[in-house]
Amino acid sequence: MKKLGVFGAGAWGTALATAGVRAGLDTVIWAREEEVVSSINQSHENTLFLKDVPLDPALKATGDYAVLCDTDFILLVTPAQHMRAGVEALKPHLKKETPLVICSKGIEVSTGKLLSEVLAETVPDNPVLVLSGPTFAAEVAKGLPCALTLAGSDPVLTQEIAAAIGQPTFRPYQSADIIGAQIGGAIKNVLAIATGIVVGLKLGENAKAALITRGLAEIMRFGELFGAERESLMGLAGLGDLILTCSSTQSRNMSLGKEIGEGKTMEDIMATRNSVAEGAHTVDIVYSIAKDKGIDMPITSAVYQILKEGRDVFETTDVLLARPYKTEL
Ligand SMILES: NC(=O)C1=CN([C@@H]2O[C@H](COP(=O)(O)OP(=O)(O)OC[C@H]3O[C@@H](n4cnc5c(N)ncnc54)[C@H](OP(=O)(O)O)[C@@H]3O)[C@@H](O)[C@H]2O)C=CC1
Ligand SMILES: O=C(CO)COP(=O)(O)O
Repeated sequence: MKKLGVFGAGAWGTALATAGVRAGLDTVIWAREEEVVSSINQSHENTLFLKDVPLDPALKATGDYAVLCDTDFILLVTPAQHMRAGVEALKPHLKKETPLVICSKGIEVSTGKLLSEVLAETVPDNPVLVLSGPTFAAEVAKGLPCALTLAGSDPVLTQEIAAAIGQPTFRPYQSADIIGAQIGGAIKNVLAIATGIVVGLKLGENAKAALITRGLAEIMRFGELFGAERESLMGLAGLGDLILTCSSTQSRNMSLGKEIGEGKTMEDIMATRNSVAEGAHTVDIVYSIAKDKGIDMPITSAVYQILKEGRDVFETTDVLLARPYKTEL
């Protein structure tokens, strides 16, 4: 495991590539846009997605699938809704034995499938792992310390990849629960939007803590349906990421919610951003699955109603607060 490929050069792909270089891996990052390729290769900065963070000149960018695939393992970091098309495009250049590590956070809206299920359909022969946890891209790119979950069904391969990319400031904890590692990261984005709305409405710190904790209960209920292990949902890729994302406007999801709480519309907010807020997509499918399967997810439903049905934030908050009292667990 000496050569690392990173597929997708947004903020997170770029940050992960810096971690790869720091771990001593010969790292190449694939970007869809020529502007990003030249920005990384010539200015050693990703001016489009990770501005003002200097990148190691050892990091090489490419737009060529063959170059990306001439590596020992590949981190997949396209937005979740583009994962299927991205991997289909990659497939003709991909060796069957190359491990693929899902680093994106989301559920495919058109099918309700986890990204590991999408890969099982598109590239069934490649080993698939999941890397997820509380990690803001800018902090990782600057080399600040973090810890993540690296989940894979083959413990030897998981250990090998952890050893290859791990370093004191980038600590992968190994797990066998590929499902659990994906559920927390996908749903916390929806809950971060909800927390942002609470912050934007100035409902106070107590309300924020209540919402995060009851949000975790929603993650648990949803995770159970997919067969996630409860312990994983309480770990770095679940509770850890929920805490991080709900605590800071560094989060695109949390800041989106905050702006909604302050009275802005989705159209106004999205017009000022080129970055992805996965929760705004994930909410569609989580809401739909929860409704279909009868899973009680009132916070997720509230986010759906506000974002997708244009329901008033004050009215929606009142409805949430008026729910009947019940047992906590
Ligand atoms: N930012 C963060 O702190 C973290 C993000 N993540 C997850 O990583 C994933 C990527 O997020 P992030 O890197 O932040 O994204 P950004 O918002 O920074 O960048 C957008 C990304 O979307 C890609 N993109 C845009 N349109 C398309 C398209 N039509 N087809 C394929 N790719 C497209 C861009 O690719 P290109 O460069 O080729 O234009 C770029 O990689 C998300 O699932 C996110 O939840 C996970 C942990 C931390
Ligand atoms: O996943 C993240 C941190 O772990 C990043 O969150 P946002 O996508 O909300 O910025």
